[in-house]
Amino acid sequence: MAMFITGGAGFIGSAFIRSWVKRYPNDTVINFDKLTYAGNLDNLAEVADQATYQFVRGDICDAAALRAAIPDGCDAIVHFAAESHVDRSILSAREFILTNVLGTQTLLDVAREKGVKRFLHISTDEVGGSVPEDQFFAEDGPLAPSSPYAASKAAAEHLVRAAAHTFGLNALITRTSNNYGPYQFPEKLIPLALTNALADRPIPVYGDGQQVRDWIHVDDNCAALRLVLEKGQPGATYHIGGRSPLPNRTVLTMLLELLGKPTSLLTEVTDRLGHDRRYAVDCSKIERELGWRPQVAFREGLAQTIAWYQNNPVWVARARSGEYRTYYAQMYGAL
Ligand SMILES: Cc1cn([C@H]2C[C@H](O)[C@@H](COP(=O)(O)OP(=O)(O)O[C@H]3O[C@H](CO)[C@@H](O)[C@H](O)[C@H]3O)O2)c(=O)[nH]c1=O
Repeated sequence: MAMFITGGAGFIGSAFIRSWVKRYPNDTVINFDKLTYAGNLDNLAEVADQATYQFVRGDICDAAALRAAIPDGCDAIVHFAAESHVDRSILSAREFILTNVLGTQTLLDVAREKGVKRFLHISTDEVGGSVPEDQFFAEDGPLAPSSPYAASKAAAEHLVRAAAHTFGLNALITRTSNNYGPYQFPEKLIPLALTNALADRPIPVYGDGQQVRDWIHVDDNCAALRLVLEKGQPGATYHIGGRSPLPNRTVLTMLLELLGKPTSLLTEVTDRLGHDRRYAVDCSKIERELGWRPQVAFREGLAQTIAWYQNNPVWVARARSGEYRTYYAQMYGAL
């Protein structure tokens, strides 16, 4: 099989590539990534020397670069590339519209030209917006994104569905809840709190810290994505959740307890603008149709993640200082 992965140097994309190459070492895997601040080729060190793996630096808004990189007869595109951080989208939505919306459409256009056989679009539970207590967001529920990030991802989903409907593209969409695990860029809650705590620095708690997120280990997510890619119904959307809905404060308290650090590090700060109170995805469809269930219990997954960050101080220091970014800029130049 020939696979084309966008955003494969990011946290989830790189975990997916590592897991795919491990299972299917004979498949060709092309990783197309812009190497933004969150992209990191060190995440792929264990596959970098495989003859079947290839890295191409490029922007999904660049149709010519995509045409040159996507092989004819490509079996599958898995589209991870996205600006993903909600706080950044509140500061400026421009990059989110460019990459998540225009980039997705450009990729869809080239995928069609190239006759790509299957297109898996990675979306988010945030497209459903904040979900009231005791309710769940199902695949056929209305889209109600609240942040500029979520709105850009909802727009991207509509474009994928439009390409499937209008041109018969064999597309699937997954919406995953909050991922955590090794190699996550330390801007997201868990790696930010973890790396701050390791340095005895305060941990910012937005508002009252009672916002609920459903945590899924990235390995569980990758197992679900592989299954959807291989066995999902063409045109279908699948929700992927961790069955670990927890308030942020509970997550942070558990993290500090596992680290043996005091809860006095938790520091309430001004809330995120328009902060969604609760995400809750109904995952019964993927469980029923594809027999998938998350395997990693949150506390164990968190302990394993903590150990990874403790054992990889160089990766952490480089990611936090922006050193990778400077290095890639020198190595590849500006795009
Ligand atoms: C960074 C940070 C976050 N928070 C809060 C905000 C949220 O309620 C929760 C998690 O924040 P974040 O790690 O930024 O993740 P969140 O906004 O839920 O979005 C994530 O999860 C989504 C899936 O739900 C993905 O689509 C997004 O790409 C990903 O960024 O913790 C804090 O209280 N303090 C912080 O310093």
